[in-house]
Amino acid sequence: MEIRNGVHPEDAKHYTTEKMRKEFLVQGLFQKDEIKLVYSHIDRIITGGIKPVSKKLKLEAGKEIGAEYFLARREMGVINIGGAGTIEVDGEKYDLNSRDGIYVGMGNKEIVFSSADSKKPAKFYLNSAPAHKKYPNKKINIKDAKPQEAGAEENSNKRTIYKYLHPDVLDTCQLLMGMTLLEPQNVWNTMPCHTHDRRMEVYFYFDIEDDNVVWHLTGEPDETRHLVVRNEEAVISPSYSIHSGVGTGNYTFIWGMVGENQTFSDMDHVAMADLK
Ligand SMILES: O=C[C@H](O)[C@@H](O)CC(=O)C(=O)O
Ligand SMILES: [Zn+2]
Repeated sequence: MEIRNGVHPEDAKHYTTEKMRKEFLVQGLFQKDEIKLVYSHIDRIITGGIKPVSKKLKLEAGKEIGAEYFLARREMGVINIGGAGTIEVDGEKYDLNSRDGIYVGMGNKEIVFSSADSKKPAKFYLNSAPAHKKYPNKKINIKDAKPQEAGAEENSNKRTIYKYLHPDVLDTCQLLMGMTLLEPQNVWNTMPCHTHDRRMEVYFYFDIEDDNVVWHLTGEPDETRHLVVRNEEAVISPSYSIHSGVGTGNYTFIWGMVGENQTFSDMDHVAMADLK
């Protein structure tokens, strides 16, 4: 498991491009027959990619967690962005097609991932956070997710935010997760942007075609920085940071959020005039 430390905004101001990428960008999430996990000390969120091709893959705790098994004191959300696949949770099978998600609560011991077709492997994107209580496991189809329309054509930011792990859909200890789909020809997300110092967020960008990139905007509203993000890469967004992206083409992203509350609308909106 890769470890990322927390960061002070005063320090982050002085980061070079290389250092920015080392601390905040998560690359290579989907490796053949591997489980890749990145542990951030910001709210102890784990971000991962799981791509079973020729075999089943079992989620292990690892020394970094120091628990008997991965979900001993954690909960997780998974959204499949690849071909059809299956997650077995203590023997119970959940089939996940592309864009299906699942919540798996604390206390589930054996988690095994597999693909239906090795030529079209599943790609399971994972977020996990510390938990204190067991809530029921639940599969979430995009139709079960709570949709919220946002943006407008004239601002190139028309999109739908699908809330998968959200109090209106199911109970979790702290983890919120969802997927935002931009309408064709629209390339901006969350502009005007916001912060929420009481929650941190991880953004995972995908469906970025060919040579296109997304410029992910980060930093304090008056000290913005950017990361050039390519397909299937994630960004760790510290609590102090804005989180916004603009693509050279269309893209989709999954956001995962943890912290003090689960109030999605609890945001500190940044006035356009205050951005620097
Ligand atoms: O606090 C909320 C998060 O930043 C995201 O949910 C925003 C988002 O998906 C969007 O605007 O499209
Ligand atoms: Zn946010």
